[in-house]
Amino acid sequence: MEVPKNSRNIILELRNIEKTFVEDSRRLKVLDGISLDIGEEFVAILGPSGCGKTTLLRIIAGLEKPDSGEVIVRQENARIGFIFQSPTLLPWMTVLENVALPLRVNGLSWEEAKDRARKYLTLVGLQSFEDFYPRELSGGMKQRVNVARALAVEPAILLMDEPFSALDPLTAETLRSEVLDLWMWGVTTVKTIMMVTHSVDEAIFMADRIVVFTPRPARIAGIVEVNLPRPRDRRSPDFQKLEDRVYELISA
Ligand SMILES: Nc1ncnc2c1ncn2[C@@H]1O[C@H](COP(=O)(O)OP(=O)(O)OP(=O)(O)O)[C@@H](O)[C@H]1O
Repeated sequence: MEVPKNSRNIILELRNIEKTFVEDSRRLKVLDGISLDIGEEFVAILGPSGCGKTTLLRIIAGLEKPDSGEVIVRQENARIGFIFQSPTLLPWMTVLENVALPLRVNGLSWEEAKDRARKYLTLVGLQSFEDFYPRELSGGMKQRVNVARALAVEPAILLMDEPFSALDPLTAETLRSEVLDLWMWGVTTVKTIMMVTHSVDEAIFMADRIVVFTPRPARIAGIVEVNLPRPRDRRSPDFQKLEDRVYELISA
């Protein structure tokens, strides 16, 4: 099954984003003119450690300001969801309350927020864990709660910052497929996913396009289209050819 990908229906535009951090009079240029049009698609951002990938996601989410350039969300009232690398759940709240809290902050009543939270906990298979506390959950389950919490905001754009890298390999692989399935089945509001990753394999397994960044300050070294049907077979010659292309870009 393939998602009806529409990369021409632009949802998000990045226009010449620049960012320099200044600390103790030292200047660290991190993003050096990032421009990209993003449609209804899954985009992976791949680049060396410390090049500025997280900073770009934070700028898109409005958590950080660029020095110059613009983030333009082309769809009216489009919300943005964010999944961080490690689960950031509040330990004194139950699973249900953790997912409901951002909805409450967005103006829903507790009852409405909890109903919505239940819906998304069911989508990630955690319907029977709503009264559990984070400490009672495995790492994979906590990250599922994080996924539910981001989806429950009903975003059009989902940003994910190395969402699987803190998980054991089997759990990570299961969650990768689950997130892809939820997106492809169209059971969520998400149209566009942007994921930061260190993993060439993960990028090719999941994304429609892979944007490779240079070492800091990040510029776009190249963009690789992944036109392989899903679920993708890592052992196929086409998968391996793409791996070679991406590695060439990384080491260019
Ligand atoms: N608020 C900040 N103040 C000062 N320096 C910062 C700040 N945030 C990030 N940096 C620095 O900017 C650089 C880029 O950081 P960023 O987290 O965006 O990189 P990254 O590509 O996501 O790295 P990694 O792959 O290791 O997670 C790093 O050297 C980091 O230390």
